[in-house]
Amino acid sequence: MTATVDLKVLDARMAEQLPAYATPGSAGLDLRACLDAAITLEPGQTTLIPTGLAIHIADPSLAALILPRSGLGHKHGIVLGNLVGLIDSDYQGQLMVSCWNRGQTTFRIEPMERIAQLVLVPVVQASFRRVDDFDASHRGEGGFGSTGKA
Ligand SMILES: O=c1ccn([C@H]2C[C@H](O)[C@@H](COP(=O)(O)OP(=O)(O)OP(=O)(O)O)O2)c(=O)[nH]1
Ligand SMILES: [Mg+2]
Repeated sequence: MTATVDLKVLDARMAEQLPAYATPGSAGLDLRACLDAAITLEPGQTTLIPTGLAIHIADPSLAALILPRSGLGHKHGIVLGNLVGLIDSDYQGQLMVSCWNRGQTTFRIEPMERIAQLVLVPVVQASFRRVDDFDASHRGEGGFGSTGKA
């Protein structure tokens, strides 16, 4: 599935390196740190990093998720302070990335470094029909390991 999304360049430096799919099969678009100077993130520290970009998805049947990059997360402990960022289809502000150093060593983020990735996803908006009882299902109310461990 493809979509055309309006994009505003809020910082002219970002125009050189707009988000793009790295390979034909990529799901994510890397987001870069729009910084004037490098910043250091101490172990346990979280900081909000601007991307210099805004998108307006507009279509309520779409949203975007900001996800960690696996290399940064696995090797350096650089993940997201909100674990996953959700970008609403009507959000028009700057895309911001909450960077959390969950590791044990100081990490330096350079200007323009790729810090996270953006994934467009389909969304279903529910309307709720209030009932007193559900139609019986196979699982019923079982959860949280009710089917066993192995
Ligand atoms: O990592 C993120 C998460 C969110 N946002 C922006 C887009 C999103 O549409 C908006 C609101 O996000 P969310 O609903 O998750 O935050 P909230 O704490 O509920 O704020 P609000 O009261 O503005 O909805 O903030 C980002 O730029 N980066
Ligand atoms: Mg909200």
